[in-house]
Amino acid sequence: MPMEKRPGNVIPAWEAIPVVDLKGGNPNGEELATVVEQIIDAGKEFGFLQVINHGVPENVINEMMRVAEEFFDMPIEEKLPYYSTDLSKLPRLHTSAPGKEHEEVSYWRDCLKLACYPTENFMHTWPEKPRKFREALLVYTMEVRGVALKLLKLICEGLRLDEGYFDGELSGGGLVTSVNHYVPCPDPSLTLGVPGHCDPNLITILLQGKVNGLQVLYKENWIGVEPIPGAFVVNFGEQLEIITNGMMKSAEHRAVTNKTASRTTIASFIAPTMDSLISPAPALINEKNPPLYRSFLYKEFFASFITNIGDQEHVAEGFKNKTS
Ligand SMILES: O=C(O)CCC(=O)C(=O)O
Ligand SMILES: [Fe+2]
Repeated sequence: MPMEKRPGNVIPAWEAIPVVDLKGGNPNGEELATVVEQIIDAGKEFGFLQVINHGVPENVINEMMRVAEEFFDMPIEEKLPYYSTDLSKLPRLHTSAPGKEHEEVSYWRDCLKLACYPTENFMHTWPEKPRKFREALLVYTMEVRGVALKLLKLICEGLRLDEGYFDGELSGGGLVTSVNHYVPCPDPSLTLGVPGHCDPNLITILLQGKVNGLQVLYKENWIGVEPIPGAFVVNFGEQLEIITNGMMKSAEHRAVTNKTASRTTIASFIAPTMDSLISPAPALINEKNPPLYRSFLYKEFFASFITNIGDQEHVAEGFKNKTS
């Protein structure tokens, strides 16, 4: 890796990223107002938060993590049929970042990417081994999607957007899940698991497991996101930043490696449909707040993300209005 992109001495996780208690997933009354405020504050400041007490049963989370780890523990012959460099193919097992052949460097990651929603359209494509993989992913997908939609509603409440603003096309582009696997690395200072990027989609729900590795760029410092058992890490994608006209941040993040433990993470990406028209929400625009971004189709943005491999820090910059 070029010197300036190497992580150098990897800093330990610390507890700066807000942890929001979702009160079982259905906060009410005063509790609701507090939860909404905490989510909005986290979105403005960090673009990242963790949620606990989110209502997803512990066994659903543990079972998903168990089958994910078992998948990567299987002998190579079992995994090879999924390996492909064709970006349009899902499920797809790949190493490094998508489009590895365009990269100058390889990253320390294996990734199984799956199309997950609507589940009835994709379930038959999911790995049959390990046993129970499909069963676990089916339940997990439904639960995680529920959490994401709930969070989007809470964001609408906080920003005074119509409750269903993100329903339909804006969150209806399916749900893609990356099961990331990082094996121990002899020298974590020299490489990255995932290079710095902003997620291009609307909102991401990440199950981090027990091992450190996720870092968020905050005021020019990389801060670690402490693994909390059973919590989800939530981060806002670039479409959410654009639709909220910059109010909710989409933060750059990356994954570092470590010497001793393998790390498995499960990232669920909620995205708009490819033909969705994206633009700052009219309700958030006024004389003092002119639209920072131009309107575009999501597929236009996504194409730009894919062709910027290795330089995906903030693809949204290219969609800003020139005058702003
Ligand atoms: O594995 C992680 O901690 C982060 C993965 C990530 O950022 C991604 O898959 O977009
Ligand atoms: Fe990411």
